[in-house]
Amino acid sequence: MIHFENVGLRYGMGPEVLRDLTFDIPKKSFQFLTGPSGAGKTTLMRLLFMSLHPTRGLIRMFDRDISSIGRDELPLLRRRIGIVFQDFRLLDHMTTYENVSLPLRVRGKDESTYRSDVIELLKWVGLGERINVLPPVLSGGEKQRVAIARALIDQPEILLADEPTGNVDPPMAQRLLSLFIELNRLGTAVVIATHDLTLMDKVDARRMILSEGRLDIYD
Ligand SMILES: Nc1ncnc2c1ncn2[C@@H]1O[C@H](COP(=O)(O)OP(=O)(O)OP(=O)(O)O)[C@@H](O)[C@H]1O
Repeated sequence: MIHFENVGLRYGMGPEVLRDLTFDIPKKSFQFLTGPSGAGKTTLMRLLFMSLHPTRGLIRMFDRDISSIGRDELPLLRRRIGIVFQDFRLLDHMTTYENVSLPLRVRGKDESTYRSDVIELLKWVGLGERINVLPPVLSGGEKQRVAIARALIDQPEILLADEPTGNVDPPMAQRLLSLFIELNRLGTAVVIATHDLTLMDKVDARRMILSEGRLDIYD
């Protein structure tokens, strides 16, 4: 589904942050992306979301060479990806419910077909009492869970989550992990960038380890 070949990335005239990355992310796979702070995890997530372009090498996403994808095509391709950014990127003028429903509304789905699913998912992530509030009054951990619910609600082909359990306590981290596992069981490829060793030890999943810009993979 995703193929990287000798991919390198530098910001401006700086040094190469990612070097010679060659790997595949198969359909329905589950992997953790880890490595020390500054190793390039967020940068790799941005490449996977096509919000950064490589400075060298080839990236194929959904069987398309990304260098041949026009700006006008990007939004449609991105709809196939669910993403949880480190800074959440919620829309402050929309309620929790509306933020989570957004991917479905954009697809033109009728609210009657998804309302109960959105509410059920919000309850599952512990936000049953926060359905009608606006993001500015939520805590960091609550915002993170809204961002996760929004990324999951439309069962994307791939889920990219950058430190998705960074702001929650261990029981909630476990609950979120089981949500990712269930999504994966339903067919979504999952990539979770994390420093959390306890979280990684709970799943027998592939580990992609970045160090000094290079990637090692342990299947
Ligand atoms: N917009 C940018 N311009 C210049 N350099 C950048 C930019 N974003 C990241 N970098 C540099 O690229 C390197 C990798 O950063 P990145 O944020 O991808 O690491 P990370 O592994 O996600 O770190 P952390 O675990 O702390 O979130 C770092 O040296 C960082 O300073």
